[in-house]
Amino acid sequence: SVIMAMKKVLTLVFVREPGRILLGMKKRGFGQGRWNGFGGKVEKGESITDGAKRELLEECGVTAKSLNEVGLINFEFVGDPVILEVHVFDTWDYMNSPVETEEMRPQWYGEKEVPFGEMWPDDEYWFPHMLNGKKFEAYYKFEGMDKILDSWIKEKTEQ
Ligand SMILES: Cc1cc(-c2ccco2)c2oc(N)nc2c1
Repeated sequence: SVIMAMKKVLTLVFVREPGRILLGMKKRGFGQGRWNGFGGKVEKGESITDGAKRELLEECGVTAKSLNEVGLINFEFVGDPVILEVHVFDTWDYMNSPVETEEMRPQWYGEKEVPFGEMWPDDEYWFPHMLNGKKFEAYYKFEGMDKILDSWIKEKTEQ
């Protein structure tokens, strides 16, 4: 019989200003020591968008009034049957300045100064699509936390 695919749904939110993007330094847990967007698991009974807004608020105190779908990324790790399905959003319409929490230290970066050397290795593949306002789907197969064995990326024309 076909083994049930195992998926874990996660979110990632990037707060935007013209020419700048907000990143957070992950202070513990999964992805610790890397700059990333804000996000995490979607709880049972919660929509993906509500989960994204909740994690953004919990991790840096910012309330998104609206979110734009930016992309959908599937991540696989060699030897791990669980596929991570990451829904990527950005927001230009939010309340409150970001504050540091136990999880994340927020910092604004110029779009041309994104610190890819201190981020997940997939980011330099798909950030240009996000920064150019193009929706995308992508897939990355990791071996450990630093090596990408396979990948693909495609732009989505609006439905
Ligand atoms: C394997 C992986 C996971 C995540 C992630 C965790 C929570 C939300 O996304 C990533 O985020 C980025 N930028 N690369 C990532 C790779």
